[in-house]
Amino acid sequence: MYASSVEQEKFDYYEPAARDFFDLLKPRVMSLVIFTGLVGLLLAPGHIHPVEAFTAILCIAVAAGASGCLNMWYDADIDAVMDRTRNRPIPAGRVAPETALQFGVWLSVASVLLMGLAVNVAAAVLLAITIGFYIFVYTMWLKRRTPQNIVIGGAAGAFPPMIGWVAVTGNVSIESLVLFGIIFMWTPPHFWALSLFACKDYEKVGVPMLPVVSGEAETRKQILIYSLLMVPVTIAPWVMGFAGMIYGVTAVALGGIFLALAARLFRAGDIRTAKQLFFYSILYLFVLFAVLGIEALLRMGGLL
Ligand code: HEM
Ligand SMILES: CC(C)=CCC/C(C)=C/CC/C(C)=C/COP(=O)(O)OP(=O)(O)O
Repeated sequence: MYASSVEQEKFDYYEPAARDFFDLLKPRVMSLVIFTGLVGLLLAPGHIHPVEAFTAILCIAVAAGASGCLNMWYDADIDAVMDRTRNRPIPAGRVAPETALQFGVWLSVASVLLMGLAVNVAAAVLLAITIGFYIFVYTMWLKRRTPQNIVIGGAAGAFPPMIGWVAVTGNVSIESLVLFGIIFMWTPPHFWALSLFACKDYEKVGVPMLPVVSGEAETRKQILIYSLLMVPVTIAPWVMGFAGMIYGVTAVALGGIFLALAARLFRAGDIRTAKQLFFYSILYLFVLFAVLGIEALLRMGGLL
């Protein structure tokens, strides 16, 4: 596994710090995952005890972090080569791979068990499926095999609002599928925009990301197609009546900006627009879900 005995010694020598375990949870990316889970929970009809609600979000957070950790354990070989990832705790030699594996497995098991015991079995099953999807379907199977890796495997990132919803209602409904659909359609433009300017890294390690396999023009076309599919799905909660006017107007306005950026990227193909679209995609999903959540809170307080 290690290139030399010197590298092996590094693992024996370094004592991981608390910060390294925190970094293994991919905290920045997972914060948005947790937030979308919370909004799913707030939107769901019915009542949930505040302690149960807190436990459900805690379980989503721990599971998201644990699966990020297992992803880093499995990908340590390629992470060590890519500039963007070479300083992660495992490739940098701060945490031994076996330690990360144990940490990820125990946290995954604990989050699913706690969800099943303290919230409900359906939410626990969905949580287990999400972890399994990210690790087995995306990380271990598709990521290194097909440029469609993130379309199929990326579905894992779309489950959290559905898990939040199911934590309250105990079953999957059409509304929770729409929330799933928003993130499912959002993921390809989010990631392919990044892959347009982080393409060299993936090429170096032989990960078949779309720009490496099919070229930049095809990637830009796919980004535009998914963006066009995504915007109507984001408007659906308003049309279906489980989100209000404020959300509807926000979804139309922010979706318009998303489409304008995707169209500019399609035409001009410059790195600057790719970067803008990537960063905008994160702000976009955050604001969209924030408005959904705020509206739900206002409705609960009888203010809407
Ligand atoms: C398979 C699907 C996805 C892929 C391949 C992907 C990939 C990436 C990559 C490579 C980055 C670059 C920065 C980093 O490594 O920290 C990133 C950033 C980010 N992603 Fe994604 N992502 C995916 C899905 C998601 C989902 C579902 C969410 C949340 C709902 C999300 C939220 C974020 C956030 C918040 C950042 C910025 C993190 C920062 O500030 O460093 N991503 N994504
Ligand atoms: C509740 C629960 C279990 C949630 C999991 C949510 C989830 C699957 C999010 C995926 C987001 C993500 C960081 C993908 C990165 O791809 P990558 O791992 O290929 O990126 P890298 O190159 O930065 O490692």
